[in-house]
Amino acid sequence: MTDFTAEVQGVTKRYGETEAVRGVDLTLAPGECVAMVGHNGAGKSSLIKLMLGLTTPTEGRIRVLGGDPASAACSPIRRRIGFLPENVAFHPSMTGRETLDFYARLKGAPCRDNDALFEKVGLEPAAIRRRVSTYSKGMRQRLALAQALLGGPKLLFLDEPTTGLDPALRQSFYAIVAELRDRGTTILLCSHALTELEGQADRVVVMNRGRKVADGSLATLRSLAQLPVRIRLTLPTGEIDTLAARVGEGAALTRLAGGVVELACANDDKVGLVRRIACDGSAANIADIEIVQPSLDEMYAHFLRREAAE
Ligand SMILES: Nc1ncnc2c1ncn2[C@@H]1O[C@H](COP(=O)(O)OP(=O)(O)OP(=O)(O)O)[C@@H](O)[C@H]1O
Repeated sequence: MTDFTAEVQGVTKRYGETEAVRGVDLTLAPGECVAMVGHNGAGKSSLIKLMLGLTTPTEGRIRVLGGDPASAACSPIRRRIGFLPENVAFHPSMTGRETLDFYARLKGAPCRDNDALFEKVGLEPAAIRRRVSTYSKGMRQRLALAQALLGGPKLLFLDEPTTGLDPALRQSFYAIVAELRDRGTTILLCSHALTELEGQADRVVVMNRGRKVADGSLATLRSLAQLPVRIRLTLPTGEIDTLAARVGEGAALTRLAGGVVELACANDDKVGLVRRIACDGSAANIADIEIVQPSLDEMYAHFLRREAAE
């Protein structure tokens, strides 16, 4: 028995001349939330379709919840998988309740659990009686999430789940994701909104032109990328040059708006630089200090540049 919820081994998927997925290895452990990022056409949706068993690999092997997701014998396995597709299309003349009941019957899940699902995703009783054609984008996405949660999935694929949602709705969406993960659901989340993934995902997988080019926790990717750390100081303008000249040895200095100066240094030099700043005679004039780690956006750009160079 495998310990992984999903295991992708050496998988390639070709559509005619197009190699959508190229030699990808990927594992998803129970209760892990993994973010998959990549440009348009990087192969993210193709990989999800393979793990859903909607398509089969041209080469390689996929095991999901202990079986081959594409085999006819594995329909009980597919019932334990939830999927929120990138473009959700519900029938506009059905109400929210009719829609969820319809998908529950398709999945063999009991309709009696649907009220609890509506409550979980925050769809009010008045809303579930309305036709889907009257729904806002946020309401449709809540209904789509309820559909993905039918039957209590062990493995959940969310393809661009927060696109077009306002910040409050995004937050409530990620709160639901965190709760599911804490209860042991394995989640694979695709998004272009990299900033919002920070703090949500245990691991980040970077895809580029069908290949997996990076895979690790944010801390691991940071240490692999070796991007500079920035130390931001707020201090009177007249102090910037003197302080920078005394403590900023080996650090690149950038002036930002509002009397803020940024010193960029290698991660290993960070503690030494902070110590020099704290011991400097003008430290008393520093109104604020902030240490800014490389963002996921910056690391993503780094891994794509490295791939292009190779
Ligand atoms: N059914 C298909 N037939 C032919 N080519 C396909 C098919 N599905 C995907 N592709 C191609 O495979 C490549 C990867 O597409 P895929 O949809 O997996 O990318 P993606 O990373 O999900 O992109 P996006 O972020 O835009 O959704 C693209 O070049 C796409 O045109």
